Amino acid sequence: MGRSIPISQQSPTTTSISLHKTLQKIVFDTSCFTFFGNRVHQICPDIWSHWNSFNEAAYIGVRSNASFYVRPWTLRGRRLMLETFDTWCNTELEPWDETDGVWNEKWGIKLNWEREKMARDHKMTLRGRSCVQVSFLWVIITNAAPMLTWLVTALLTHPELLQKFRSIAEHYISYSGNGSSRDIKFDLPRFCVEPFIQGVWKEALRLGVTSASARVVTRDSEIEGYIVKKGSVLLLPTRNMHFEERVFHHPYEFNPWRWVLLDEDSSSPSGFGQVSPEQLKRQNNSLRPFGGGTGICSGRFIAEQEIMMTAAILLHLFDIEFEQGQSIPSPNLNPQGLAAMYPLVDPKVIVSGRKTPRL
Ligand code: HEM
Repeated sequence: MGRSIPISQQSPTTTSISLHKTLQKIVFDTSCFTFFGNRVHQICPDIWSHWNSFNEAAYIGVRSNASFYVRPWTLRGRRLMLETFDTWCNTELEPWDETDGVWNEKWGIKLNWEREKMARDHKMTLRGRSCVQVSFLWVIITNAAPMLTWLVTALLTHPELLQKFRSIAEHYISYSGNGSSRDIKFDLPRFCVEPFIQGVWKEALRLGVTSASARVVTRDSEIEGYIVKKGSVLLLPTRNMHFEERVFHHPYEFNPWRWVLLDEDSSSPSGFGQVSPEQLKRQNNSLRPFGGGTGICSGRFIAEQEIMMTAAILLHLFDIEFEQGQSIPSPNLNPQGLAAMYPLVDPKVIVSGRKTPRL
């Protein structure tokens, strides 16, 4: 995350793109590089299209494999994706060079090298190991990408919040080099802890997550007057909690200020959305986008870093506008989503290089 990102000179051209599909691809490519190093794209430059055709069928085929067989191109996508990871796994696993820190080009993050080592020590098959690695990638893309789409959409539809978001981001962005070798650097940890930015993140999660964590009851119990039998499955009503009017005033509004303590940010519009410590505590207790307990999402910090960095850099470098007549995503219950909401329709947006950033 402390690495610098090469940027090309801004082009004045304007491009029309599908918002969600494009953000999904950005998250996919950056995740591949961050978590698996350079090799995935070297082995298979077209990995995104294979993953994409697999992913689109995965929701239909979640209870059976039928959709992979009636749509041969998805079966092919799945096969090529798994073969890529077979090749990625099937390579010499030399000891981790400590001078590499937590990342190197061959394995990506050290966690993946450690997982590969453990799987080999436990005699897991090659295909078993590639499935483990792909599933890690899948869980990243499935939730982080739609959450990024939702967060960007929420900012694009609230110009005054977008302006504030951009002005905070600019404080943490710097440039080095010049000409074609210019790099952009971003102090992500300090950006993320800004009270308003935390508000944007929590508000996007509150409105955009539709998951319901499932738990099996291990003994007969009584919960708030209800008898629950051993073996029953309980679902955490995340969405109901996130839209509970007694906790969140005007729950359908995207209002990052509701997460900012009264005197924490003097630049918030007066009387709008600032909270007392008691109210903040109630809200935090009712925010469960990542589940809870021992099964809580282990990727929640990665998700935050990846989403906030991508949103901040993109919105810093580009102006994005919805094309006329496009249906703008709003909190919905698209059954395709697993935890983070997918837009029901992927809107077209017009993207152009921003003139204002210090380039
Ligand atoms: C905004 C994005 C994300 C959301 C909303 C999300 C949400 C969730 C939820 C609701 C669960 C179930 C928790 C429970 O049952 O209590 C979960 C589990 C999990 N998530 Fe995420 N997730 C996100 C991103 C990620 C990322 C980026 C990764 C990996 C890098 C990840 C890895 C996992 C794993 C491994 C589990 C299973 C944890 C376990 O059972 O021990 N998630 N996630």
